[in-house]
Amino acid sequence: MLPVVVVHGGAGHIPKERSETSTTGVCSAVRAGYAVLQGGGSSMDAVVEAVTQLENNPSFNAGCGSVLNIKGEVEMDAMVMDGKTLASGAVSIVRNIANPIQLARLVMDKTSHVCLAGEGANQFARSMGVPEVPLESLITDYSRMRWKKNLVPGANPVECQMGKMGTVGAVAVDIEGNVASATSTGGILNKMEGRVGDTPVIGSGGYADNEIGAVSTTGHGEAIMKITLARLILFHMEQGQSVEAASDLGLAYMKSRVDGLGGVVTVDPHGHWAARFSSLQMSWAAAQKNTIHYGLYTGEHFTQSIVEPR
Ligand SMILES: NC(=O)C[C@H](N)C(=O)O
Repeated sequence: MLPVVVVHGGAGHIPKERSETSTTGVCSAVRAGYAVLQGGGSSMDAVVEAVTQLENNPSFNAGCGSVLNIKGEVEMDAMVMDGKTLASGAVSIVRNIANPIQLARLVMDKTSHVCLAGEGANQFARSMGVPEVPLESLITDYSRMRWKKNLVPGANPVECQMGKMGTVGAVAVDIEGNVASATSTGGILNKMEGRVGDTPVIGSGGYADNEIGAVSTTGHGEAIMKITLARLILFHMEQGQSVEAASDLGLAYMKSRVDGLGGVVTVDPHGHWAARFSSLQMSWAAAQKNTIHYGLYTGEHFTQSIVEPR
């Protein structure tokens, strides 16, 4: 059963013309994460590698391709968590960084803090020699078009946000049974400047504990935070629920209690995994026993051998 890595490319409604690139993107990210695990790498190394690939892919709302805030700028959130020690690192409202997930990992590895935000996070990046990139390099024509569309009077960015979310995340278990979680996002469309979503909040955007499992979430951040979705799912697993049932229970509670939609990828330390969502779609992929599993719509589950190129 071990190792295993599962990634998501965001819950929501993925426009038809982007469904192919989303699927290709999650499949290649999961391959990259799995290669790390097969090479004896840790689950932390694997989730950071998979999420880095997704951040670099303009089809997703993270890194390059992030949605824009109300001012037309990019402010990103990311977090990592290591199930062995419960060490975690996060950045919030960070600007001009190509790979916020790697900066979150540096917060975990190089500081005594869990989360750095805003200019402080950028200052830390500079002190670590992480290059700053021009804002324009993180903005795609698509994200600018969606930003403009939602500036018109009467537009409902939250509703539209359910149209395409695209946050990215990964969970993994390495051959030693260590679990890890990583999540990265540009947040929600036309958000207020300074808005902090669920992604950098431990227990909401993700969680990892070797004694239970690991979760990475996506969906409407305000709803996810209200019910601490990642930790809630792990609570259900502690109570004896399977990865799948616990994920569904967490998502159903978010829908009934705060009318929120979203999606998750979940693993337990034995290598059981689930990719579940209450939104219309979520692009996801998993790699285990030299097989890639992937899907986009509810109930969809395709497989291919790891040796077949996609
Ligand atoms: N696309 C997403 O999943 C959005 C993210 N959860 C946020 O609210 O910041």
